[in-house]
Amino acid sequence: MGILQVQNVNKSFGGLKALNNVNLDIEEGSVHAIIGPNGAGKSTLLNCFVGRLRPDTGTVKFNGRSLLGLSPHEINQVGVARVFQTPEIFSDLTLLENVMIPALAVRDGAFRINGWGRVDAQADIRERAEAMLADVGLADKLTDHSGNLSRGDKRRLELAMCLVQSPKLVLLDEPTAGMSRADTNNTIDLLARMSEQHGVTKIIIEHDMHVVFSLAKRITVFAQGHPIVEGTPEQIKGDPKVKEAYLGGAQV
Ligand SMILES: Nc1ncnc2c1ncn2[C@@H]1O[C@H](COP(=O)(O)OP(=O)(O)OP(=O)(O)O)[C@@H](O)[C@H]1O
Repeated sequence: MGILQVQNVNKSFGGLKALNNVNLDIEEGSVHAIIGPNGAGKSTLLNCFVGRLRPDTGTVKFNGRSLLGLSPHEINQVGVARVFQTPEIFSDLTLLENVMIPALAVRDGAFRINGWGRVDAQADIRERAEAMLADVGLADKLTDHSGNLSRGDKRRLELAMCLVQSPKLVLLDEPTAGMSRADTNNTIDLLARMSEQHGVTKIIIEHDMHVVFSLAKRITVFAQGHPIVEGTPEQIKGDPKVKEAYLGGAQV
């Protein structure tokens, strides 16, 4: 049984069927990419995992427990974290403060944004945040304001904010969108290292096939709201259905 099990999920927006009978089983510890042309339903599916959308029918289970009906915060608390396309960081705060907030939230079970006096007194949390920032290569920028970071460094910061919560499953929505090739390659290295060190299960939605084939051990291809093929990168590369789904779109 996989860490995440999706069964018979359907989701419509008015007359548009964004997800059409989706079944997925994500193996624990794996890096699983979900790819497909624009509008295939990838983000809608991710939003069903994190409580932003509720499927019309079907089930989503994490470690055997249904995620449906839980709030995004509750889903976060059970060990599912998401890294967004546009990094969601507090631009006015330092890098260290940005990482201390989720670390504190996980420990105390609440988002104590008002408790700065208290936050500052948390030596253990501070140490953990410093170590995580060092892990993602930002040790020399602890007290910089995060609003001034490059896009690649913002992504690193967001990964540190995510990993400091010790999630069991990380959902990455186009983690390299808008990045230069150099930043993309750095992010690939970082994510690969994270998998080795932390063993976290990852689901990656990505259009950049260089990123997909560098990281994923398993790939599911979506078209028109439905998974049409699943397999290893080699199987996916040679599958005629995948080429057909992408006709006129990205090259696989
Ligand atoms: N909130 C919404 N209201 C109405 N339609 C929506 C909504 N969200 C998504 N859709 C539609 O559902 C379909 C699937 O969209 P979705 O964003 O999940 O695709 P995607 O595979 O993530 O695409 P992309 O790769 O371009 O991000 C699209 O036709 C989209 O226009």
